[in-house]
Amino acid sequence: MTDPAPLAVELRGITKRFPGVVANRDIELRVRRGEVHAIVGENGAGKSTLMKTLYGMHRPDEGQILLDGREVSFKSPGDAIAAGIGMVHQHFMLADNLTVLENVVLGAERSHGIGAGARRRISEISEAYALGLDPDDLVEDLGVGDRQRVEIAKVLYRGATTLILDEPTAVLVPQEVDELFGNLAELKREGLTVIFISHKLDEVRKVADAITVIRRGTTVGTADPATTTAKQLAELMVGAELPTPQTRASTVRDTPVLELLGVTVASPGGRPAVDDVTLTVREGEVVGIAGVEGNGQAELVDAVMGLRPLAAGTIRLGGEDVTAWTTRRRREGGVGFIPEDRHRQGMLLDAPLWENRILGHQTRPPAASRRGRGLFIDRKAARADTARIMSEYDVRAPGPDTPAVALSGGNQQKLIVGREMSAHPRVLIAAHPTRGVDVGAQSVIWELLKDARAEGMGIVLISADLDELIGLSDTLHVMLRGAVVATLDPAQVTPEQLGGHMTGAVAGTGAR
Ligand SMILES: Nc1ncnc2c1ncn2[C@@H]1O[C@H](COP(=O)(O)OP(=O)(O)OP(=O)(O)O)[C@@H](O)[C@H]1O
Repeated sequence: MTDPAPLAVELRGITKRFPGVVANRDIELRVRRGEVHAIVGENGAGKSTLMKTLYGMHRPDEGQILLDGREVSFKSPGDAIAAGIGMVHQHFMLADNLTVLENVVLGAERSHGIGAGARRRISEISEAYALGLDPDDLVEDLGVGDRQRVEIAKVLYRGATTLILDEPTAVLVPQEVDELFGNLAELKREGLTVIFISHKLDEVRKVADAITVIRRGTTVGTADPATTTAKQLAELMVGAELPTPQTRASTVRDTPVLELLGVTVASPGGRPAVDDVTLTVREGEVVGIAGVEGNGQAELVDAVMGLRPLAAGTIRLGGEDVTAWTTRRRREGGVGFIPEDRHRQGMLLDAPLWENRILGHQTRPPAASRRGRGLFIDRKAARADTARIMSEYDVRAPGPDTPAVALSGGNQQKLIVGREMSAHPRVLIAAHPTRGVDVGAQSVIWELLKDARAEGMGIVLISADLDELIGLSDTLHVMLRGAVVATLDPAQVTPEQLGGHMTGAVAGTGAR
């Protein structure tokens, strides 16, 4: 047997405190040179905090960081980059109207200039790691998988030998996930080290050489992907046995709750963003909308919520034409909304949780109370109800007065889901309801959606998680370039087939 590779990254006894929270407590992490190392753990376990510490965005309160056996101390990401650490964030940070070359070089002009030298270096990187990038392509013409490869190229261009990827597969369809894993294998072959955070335990087992499990801020162990099952991993993460999900009989009733008739939304680019979409959601029905990101799903949601005008078509809620209604009136009429981008649409990050609890629901209990003829915000009731949601939905935070910004992404999401479900809407528009939440919270949210459906709620589910779409939907529509191009039976379709429809490969329309 050959000796194990030397340690590329070693974190010893890392502790990081925030007001009221110990985000990382005495964490140990050992990553070998040339391995793909996965970090898994529940929402709020401390994964992002640990990675931000390694990337120089946080200073640890205690502990040491060693790279190739030498202790380092980073004051900023700039220091980490100079030491060979690169980070690919979950939300891409690319300029759409620039080329691949311009995006990669932006901010690193000093390395190889902006001319022939830079172009040569990018081509070398693309070739060495089989990224398949053309330096002259406009980023706006690229699909999600390619954009991610541009982000990886950016990091490699800056000389990274250790790459941190934050939930890299959350936005990818199965084919793209396979391509990414191919890219990771290339990086590994060239001796680079990859650390990645993921909630998808099956993928972790497939691609990782080693796994570190974090629970409530501290390392609870490492696992061997070859011999650990996804269920065992999940149990290590939560420290308890998970319930096995069970499928249920159809609860679809005849009464339509939401109808879209020929809904069309214009886009500045010419071709409509939403192109003549007709669909019905009945009581007790989950209607899933699949699609590669950027194919009109977000605009469709905006149209249903009254956040974007229609160029043509009609929207009916419980049989009533609501096309001209404001967002607020639609919400009061019984439409719940879990938005895709919680930071833009769903939360006020600097505001306390109780204010976020009543956001969009200010005119109804528990927020509103009538005194005389006026309408007042009842803060006490809002705080009490926030505490209830925090306990029912397992939102881990010190209390209702904690600012939303201090919560981990998954815990923010749980608060939004709790808020929207608490209003008992007739129709729920759920855009990526479990994005960024861990397996435990995911199964809780799935159960809640199923219960609500059984009680008659109509649900529109937009998700990039194909297992979620297939597992929850009663009807499944696929959107491509703004139009519904296929309607599938979730009981019959596999994730691979669905992925084929989403990229247009199946219908022969060419991949986007
Ligand atoms: N800037 C901050 N200020 C205060 N508290 C914070 C801050 N960042 C993180 N925390 C807290 O630290 C803990 C760990 O959060 P972290 O984001 O690292 O978790 P995570 O494992 O990445 O979770 P998720 O899977 O939900 O993204 C949480 O309790 C969170 O509320």
